This record gives sequence, C-alpha cells and structure tokens, in this order.
Amino acid sequence: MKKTSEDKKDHKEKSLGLCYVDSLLNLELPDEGGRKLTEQEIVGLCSEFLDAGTDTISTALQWIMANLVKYQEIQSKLFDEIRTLNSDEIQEEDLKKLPYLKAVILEGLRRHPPGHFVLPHAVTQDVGLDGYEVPKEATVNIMIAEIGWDPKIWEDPMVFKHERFLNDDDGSLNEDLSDVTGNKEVKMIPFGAGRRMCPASALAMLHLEYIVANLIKEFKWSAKVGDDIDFPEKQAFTVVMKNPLWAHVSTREHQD
Ligand code: HEM
Repeated sequence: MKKTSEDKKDHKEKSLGLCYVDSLLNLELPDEGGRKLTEQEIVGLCSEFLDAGTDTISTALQWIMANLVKYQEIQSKLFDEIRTLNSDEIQEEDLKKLPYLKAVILEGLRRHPPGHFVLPHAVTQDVGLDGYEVPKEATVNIMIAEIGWDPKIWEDPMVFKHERFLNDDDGSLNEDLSDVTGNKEVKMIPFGAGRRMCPASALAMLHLEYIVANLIKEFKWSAKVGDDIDFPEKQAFTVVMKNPLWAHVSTREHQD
C-alpha cells in the first residue's frame, strides 16, 4: 500500500487527477482525531465500490439489451434516434438529445431493477411512522421492484412500455415521470431514496445511456436462431436473467 502511494505521487504529476484509492489514502477523519483509514477499511470501501458499481450496471445492461433484442421495433427506433446525431462516436453531451434512449433505460430500470430491495436499514431509536411503530434496530426494508410494478401507478406494469416516459405530443421526455430520486414523488426508486440512496445514481444513468447508445449505434443485436428471449429472474448478488442473454451481433455498416 505504501509503495502504491509513492508510485501514485510520481504518477499524479503526469496524470489528470486523483483516483478513488488516492482519495482514500489521503483521507483524514476529523471526528476521530484526524486519523487515517486503516488498510482494512480501505479494502472494505474498495470492495463495496466495486461490488455495488459493477454488478448492478452489468445486470441492468443485460436486461435492457435483452428487451432491445426481443423487441426489434424498439431497437430500430432507438437506432433512428441515434442516427440523427450524425456523430462518429456518441459523447456524454450528446445523450441529453436522446429522449427515446432515456425512456428505454428508465423502463429497463422500472421493469427489471437490479436490486428488488434496498440495503437493510434500521432506526437508532423507536419511531412512530404513519401509525406504525418502528422499533429501535429492527431491520427495515423497502420493496423497490413492487413500487415500480404498482398497477395503481403504472398501466400494464409488467409490460415493457418505454413510451410511458415520453410526452405524446412531441416525443420529449416526461420530466415528472422520469425523476427516479423519489424527491418529488415515489413512483419508481431503482436507486432507493433519501439519505442512503445510491450515491452513484447519476453516474449509473450516464453509464447505461452511454453504453447502450454506443452498442446500438455500432451493432445490430438479434436473437440467436430459435431463441425466444424470455424474462424469468434469478436472485444472485442482484436479480439477474435466469437464462442469460445470447445475442447475434453484427456491425451496422454491413446492413443499414
Ligand atoms: C444501475 C445501477 C445501480 C443501481 C440500480 C443501484 C442501486 C442501489 C441501491 C438500491 C442502493 C441501496 C440504497 C439504500 O439502501 O437505500 C445502492 C447503494 C449503493 N450504491 Fe448503487 N446502484 C447502481 C450503481 C452503482 C454504482 C455504479 C456505484 C459506484 C460506482 C454504486 C455504489 C453504491 C454504494 C457505495 C451504495 C451504498 C450507499 C450507502 O450505504 O449509503 N451503485 N445502490
């Protein structure tokens, strides 16, 4: 760890900035006499970051791509939208010009949230909430998936209908529905809500939009011959596709 720290010091001069481990190595805890993090704490934080940040994204990506493989008409419309950008490689700033893409990603997260629950929470003292007693230290959880599938809020909740996030008149994004923070109203909260909400929700949305846009721009995705693409789930670290996606991938330049 020490050697890495010194190596990083040299590297810092030549690089763009500090990486996550550099920040952890430099951190001092003001409430604990300014002590540094222990090696065990740093390893714990890195592992939390990697687990929370890779499995969730890859699971969400697989569900979204599976829907685009199954529903070719959605994939074609998405490709048409991406084509309007007329750019060689989609950049971060292009993404806000792609409401159809955002609607597909949101519907993917509503219909197939990678986590069906938040992390277990607890209160530090007995609390009365809306007529319910929540005892100190009892485990409290929230059913993320069920909220996004509530038929009182979502029409045909188990159907992949990305258009629900678009305004009928001009195809722009319905801003109220697409707020997933739960700050205005809790309709779907794939990242949880409140103080312990996923700290990387904006980064995750950016990654999903960026990756899906570039995958669809470069390649046409279709089902393996004889594969129907179905959507049963399996609980792993996240809720994954029981039958993982196998797709036939071909470059766009040979066909469009
Ligand atoms: C589609 C992608 C993602 C989804 C659906 C997701 C969802 C969630 C959910 C539901 C929680 C629990 C919130 C709660 O307990 O109230 C959470 C926590 C967390 N997520 Fe994400 N996440 C995603 C991507 C990421 C990424 C990319 C990172 C890091 C780079 C990350 C880092 C974390 C961390 C560190 C926590 C724990 C926060 C805490 O305990 O206060 N997540 N995430």
